[in-house]
Amino acid sequence: MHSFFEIEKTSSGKARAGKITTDHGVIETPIFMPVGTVASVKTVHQHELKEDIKAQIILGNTYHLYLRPGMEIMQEAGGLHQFMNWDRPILTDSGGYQVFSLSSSRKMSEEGVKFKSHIDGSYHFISPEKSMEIQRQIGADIFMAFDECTPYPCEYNQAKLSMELTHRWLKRCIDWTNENKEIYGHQQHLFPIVQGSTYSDLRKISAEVIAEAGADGNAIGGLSVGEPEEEMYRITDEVTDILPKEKPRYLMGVGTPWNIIESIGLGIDMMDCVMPTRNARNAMLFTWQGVMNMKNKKWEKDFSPLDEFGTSYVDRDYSKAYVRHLFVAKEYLAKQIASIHNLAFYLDLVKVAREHIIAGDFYEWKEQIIPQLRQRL
Ligand SMILES: CNc1nc2c(CC[C@H]3O[C@@H](OC)[C@H](O)[C@@H]3OC)c3nc(N)[nH]c(=O)c3cc2[nH]1
Repeated sequence: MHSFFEIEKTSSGKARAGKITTDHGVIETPIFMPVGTVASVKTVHQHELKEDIKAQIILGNTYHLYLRPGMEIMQEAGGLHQFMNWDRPILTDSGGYQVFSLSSSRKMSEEGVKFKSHIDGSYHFISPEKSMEIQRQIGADIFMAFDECTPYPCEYNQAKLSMELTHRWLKRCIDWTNENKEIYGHQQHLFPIVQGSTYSDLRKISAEVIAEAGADGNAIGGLSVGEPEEEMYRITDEVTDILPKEKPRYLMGVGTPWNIIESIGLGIDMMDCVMPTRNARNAMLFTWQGVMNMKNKKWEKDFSPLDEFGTSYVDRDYSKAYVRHLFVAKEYLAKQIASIHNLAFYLDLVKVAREHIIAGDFYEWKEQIIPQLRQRL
C-alpha cells in the first residue's frame, strides 16, 4: 500500500521535494498544474501536454463542467478522464470561486448558492453536497471542498463570518463523501481549503480547523485575489507553519514564475494559475531570462529561435520574428505556440526548482533567479 504523499528531500528551509501517488499516476512535487477549466487546456492538445509540456496533472472545473456538458453526458462518458482522453491525474475545483467570479445574480445562504448560468441565464443551486456529487461524477483524483473564497479587501467581521461558513461547509463535504463512495473505481482525495483573508488570527484558526480535518492534502485559498504580493507571501508563510508537514500543500491560483519560486520556498507543493495560458494569448511569454512581449517591434527581424533555453519543440521550430508576425496577423497559431511555450516553461521552472531542492542549494538559487525571471526583455 503506497502512501499518498512521500517527502523525498527536505531543505534548509520549508521547501521540500516529494511525490504524490494517485490511481492515475505519480505527481512529482513541487508541481505546477495547467488549468483545463472546461475539459481543455486552451489551444493545447492532450498529446502535447503529455509528450512535450510533460504535464503531470491538469485541472478541471466543477462550475463549468456542471453547466456544460453537464453531468448526464459526463457520467455516460465514464467521467472526465475518459471524456477528454487524459489518463493522468486530474484535480477539480469545487465551483464556489467561479460562482462568485462568473455567474450573475447570486443568492448566498447557509444552504448554498443560487446563481444564474453565465451561458444561458438558467437558474441553478450549488451546495457543499451538490459540489461533492458533481466532483464524484467528474471523477477527479483530487477534488476541493466547497468553500467561499473570501473577497479582497474584506473587513475583519466579514472575513470571520466567511471563514466560519467555509468551515461549516467543509464538515458537510466530509459527511457527504463518507456516505457516498467513488463511482468509477479509482480513489478520489478531498482537499479542504484554508480561508481567513489577510488576518493572521483568522488564518491561524482556519489552518488549525483544516489540519484537524485529517484530509490527504490541504489547500490555501483566498489568495491571489488582488492582495499585494507581500501579503500573499506573509499569509502563505504563516499558514504553512501550521498545516501538517507530511501532507501536500496546494496554493490556489498562484501565480507568476517568481511567485511560484517564492511559494515553493515557503513550503508549497502544488500550484495552479491561468497566467501561462491567459498571458500567452496576449503574446506575453515567460522565459528563464525574463518576460517577452512578442508583439514588440524589437523582434520584427530577430530570426533566432523563439527561446534558446526553452524545452518545447516550439522553442526550436519557430523564430521570434515568425511568432511576432503571427500575433500581429492575429493567426490562431500564435496563441497555440505561445501557450505551449509558457506551459512547458512553467513545468521546467518547477522541475529545476525540485532539482535544486534535491541538490541542497534551493535558497541560494532562488535569490539569483528571481530578479532574472522578473526582467522585461
Ligand atoms: C486566480 N486566483 C485564485 N484562484 C482561486 C481559486 C480558483 C482556482 C480554480 O480556478 C480555475 O482557474 C481560474 C481553475 O479551475 C482552478 O481550479 C483549482 C479558488 N478556488 C477555491 N475553491 N477557493 C479559493 O479560495 C480560491 C482562491 C483563488 N485565487
